Amino acid sequence: MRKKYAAGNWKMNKTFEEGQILLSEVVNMVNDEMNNPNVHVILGVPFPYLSSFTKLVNSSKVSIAAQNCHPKPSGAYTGEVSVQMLKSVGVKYVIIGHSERREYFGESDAFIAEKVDAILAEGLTPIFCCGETLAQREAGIHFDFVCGQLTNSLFHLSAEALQKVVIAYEPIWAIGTGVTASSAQAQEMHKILRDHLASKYGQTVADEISILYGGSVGAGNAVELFSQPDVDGGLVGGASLKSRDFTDISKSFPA
Ligand SMILES: O=C(CO)COP(=O)(O)O
Repeated sequence: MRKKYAAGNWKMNKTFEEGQILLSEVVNMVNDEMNNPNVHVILGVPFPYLSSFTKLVNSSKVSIAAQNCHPKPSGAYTGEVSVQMLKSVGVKYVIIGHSERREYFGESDAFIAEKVDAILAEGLTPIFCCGETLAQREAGIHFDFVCGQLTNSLFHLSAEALQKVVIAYEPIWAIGTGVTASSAQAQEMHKILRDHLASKYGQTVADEISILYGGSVGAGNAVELFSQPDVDGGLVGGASLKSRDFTDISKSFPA
């Protein structure tokens, strides 16, 4: 059975103290209320909090993700953070290729591919984000565009390596807008992405890859989204900043 994920992405929000309170609320609620061992609960938090927060979640049902990394192990890259550094403070997951990094920091598919390799080389799990703009959807090129993002950043991997990657489909027009893709739109894209993976790696491998949906996921729409056969959970922005909402999202998977 494919692994299911409720992953939060705090982005650039919360002070350290606010984050500590939010994290401990989520840890307590998830520990008390969640009893589906196939659902992995993850929070992507700002870099300065990682070292402390990985200790806070120790032996809880919550894991900590970084929101970015640099592909090189060390060197003269002022302001950057390597995967080795993340691993050394107990991080297990790294979100990469988020549309905000692609747009504001000019990250290319090729650069993101390097990050995938660096993360896998250290034994961590990449959460690889992809997704189209509204203009691309309206022009009818969204399926080709998002499949192309997978081709460019993931298709150099062996089947064994690919199976360690989590994919997050996040249509840019749905991020932070309150406009969620309908469950039918999410399912349609996820199925196309899985078929695309199957075209290179075979159906058995493709069926093992978790594909999350992101873009205005909330406690009110998660049940319907997560009930779609190819939607294996969510990458949640705004609603992950509220402990009750994020815990409810984590509990929104079919039994
Ligand atoms: O970008 C996202 C998660 O990475 C989605 O953000 P929102 O849930 O706020 O739309």
